[in-house]
Amino acid sequence: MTKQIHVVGAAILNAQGQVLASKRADNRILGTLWEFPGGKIEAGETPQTALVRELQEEFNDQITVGPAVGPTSVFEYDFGTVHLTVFYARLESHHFDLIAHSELRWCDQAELMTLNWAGADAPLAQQVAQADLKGLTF
Ligand SMILES: Nc1nc2c([nH]c(=O)n2[C@H]2C[C@H](O)[C@@H](COP(=O)(O)OP(=O)(O)OP(=O)(O)O)O2)c(=O)[nH]1
Repeated sequence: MTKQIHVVGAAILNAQGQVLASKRADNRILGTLWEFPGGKIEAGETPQTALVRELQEEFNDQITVGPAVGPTSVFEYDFGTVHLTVFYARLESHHFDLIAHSELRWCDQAELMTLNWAGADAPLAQQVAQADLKGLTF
């Protein structure tokens, strides 16, 4: 059986209704593709607590976690099967240390669909692009 990898990501929104996309650093697996910042869920963590930890590790930032963007996306890569759940989130600080990424970009919803997303992310990016972001409360 292929390796099952459970991952959580953040669709971070700003006050202008833009969404933060992050480009994985070249030296990482899936390097140069765009993703939602986050990482693997560790033993004993909920997806939400994993997301808070990952954003602290990757950006040195605090977030508030909101609702899930949609159902978990399952995608088979050559290194394993990723189960990706993405939650809307807001930043409570703005350090943006670039530890695991080469670039960050605030995107309007239409711009999201122009990026070269990792396979598991593509359907979730589409859902964010089509969502009523102003109607979200958290
Ligand atoms: N963080 C993140 N990883 C994603 C996304 N989409 C996607 O397929 N992945 C894949 C890439 C990796 O195989 C895995 C997550 O690994 P990671 O390297 O980001 O997570 P991590 O920091 O916990 O892992 P590690 O490098 O410490 O081992 O999921 C996404 O939107 N965000």
